[in-house]
Amino acid sequence: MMTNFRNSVLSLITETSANLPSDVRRAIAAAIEREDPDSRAGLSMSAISLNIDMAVDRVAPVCQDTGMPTFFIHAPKGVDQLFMKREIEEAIAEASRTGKLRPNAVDAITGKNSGNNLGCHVPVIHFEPWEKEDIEVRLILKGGGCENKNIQYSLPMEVPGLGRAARDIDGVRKCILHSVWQAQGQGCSPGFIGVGVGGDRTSGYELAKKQLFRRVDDTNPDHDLQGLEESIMASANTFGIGPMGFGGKTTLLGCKIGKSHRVPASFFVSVAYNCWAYRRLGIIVDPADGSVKEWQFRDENEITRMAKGEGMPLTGKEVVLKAPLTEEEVRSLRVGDVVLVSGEMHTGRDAFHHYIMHHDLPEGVDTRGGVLYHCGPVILKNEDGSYAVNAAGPTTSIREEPYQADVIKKLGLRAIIGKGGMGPKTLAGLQEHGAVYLNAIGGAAQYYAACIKKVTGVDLLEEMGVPEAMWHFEVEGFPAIVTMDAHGNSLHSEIENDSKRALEAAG
Ligand SMILES: O=C(O)C[C@H](O)C(=O)O
Ligand code: SF4
Repeated sequence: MMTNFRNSVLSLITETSANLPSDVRRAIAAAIEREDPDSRAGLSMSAISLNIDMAVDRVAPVCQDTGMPTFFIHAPKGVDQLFMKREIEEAIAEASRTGKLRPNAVDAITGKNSGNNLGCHVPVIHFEPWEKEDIEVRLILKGGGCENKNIQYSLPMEVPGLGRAARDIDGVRKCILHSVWQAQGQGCSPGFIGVGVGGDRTSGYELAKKQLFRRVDDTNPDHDLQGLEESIMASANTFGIGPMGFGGKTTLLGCKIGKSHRVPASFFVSVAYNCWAYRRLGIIVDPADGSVKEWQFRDENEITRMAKGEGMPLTGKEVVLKAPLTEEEVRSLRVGDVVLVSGEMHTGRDAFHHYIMHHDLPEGVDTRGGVLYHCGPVILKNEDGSYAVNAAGPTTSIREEPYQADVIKKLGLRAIIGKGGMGPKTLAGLQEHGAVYLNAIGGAAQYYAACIKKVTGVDLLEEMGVPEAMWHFEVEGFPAIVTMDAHGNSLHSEIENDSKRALEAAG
């Protein structure tokens, strides 16, 4: 019997969530070398590298969004798949209890959180038979923000910025370049892409996701696709989108392309965008007792420490903000300023923005002059009933664009913290009401958790579940960059326009 199987899967989940693979580490280390340490890109890469080390030390999620756990399993004839499925579900529930995974499964319509990452068709498990004697279990934890940047093209078409894309390899190239451009910083760049050419709409996306199980440093056996991968890497890194979309040399860290036969009428190019927090690992399991025989994507000569220094390379020029903030304070900030936030901070994301349009704030909560953090944390409950933050990086802000300006006005907010930037409606709202948008480093969930000194309370927990509830934090020295100010300036629209020109030039 495979008595050790559940434990093997639990270690796979824990390790995938907390400890990035060797090939990913190497790609990120090379990016750190490329960026000027004193630039916004350099600051982002420092936070990312510190965060990667902290996740290992704390055995806690690299990023708070642990995604939709997706398993790809190869098994020999005769192994009990139903048993494996049940044991995987138990391991998922256990990893959720201990904060290695965020409770991330919510009802599709009502948003009700199941609390343990189990639900309709979740976790996703793909079984495939193979000729070998061992079992291979591979897992990818791909967060929602980068998943939202996945995109599918149907050739022939007009690709924005690049013109007509025909049913040939150059047409495929144009689609892929556009896919990187449209992600901007919202999928926590620098990212990795898996591309599926051909198939149908469903199998095309699956093929794309499977490419993310190739090693970053492998060589495509198909000569044409190998050339295409290299060409995409070279062109995409001229876009200047950079880490977090702040501008910089590194936009794309890996590009892997596979192909499937298609029907004559369809020609799809499907792209799966993965953030820098590229969490995927694999184990080879002994079918006799279910124990781990071998780890995949884990090299002997791995770069074990990513960070160069002890802490963030701060210059002393940072603006210290202590909430509650005054209008004058906020209006004096300009795009590009680095700030360190202290004091009270409230979380609020999708469910909260929807709710607050039609309801008053929970009793006793005062947000005037306040800081709203777009964040869905991983929280553990202590024995004494208090809460501990296990991971707490920013979520993609653009989803709140329809609500944000109204919410700023209604709640009297002075600062919004998130990532990826927001649109023209929010920019106008910041100007009108006197507020700023602060971009935190996406994925740096451990780094930011350490800035949260205390959870002072929570509202709407029962109704909304852990990630969507309104948490109240006491923070200290929380670093972020002003990317949209109260004077109508937005770094995001600047980078989008500049990178559009680079995209056109790559055509
Ligand atoms: O849900 C989250 O915490 C973040 C999400 O992965 C995002 O990138 O927006
Ligand atoms: S927050 Fe960023 S790093 Fe985390 S899952 Fe979302 S896209 Fe990835």
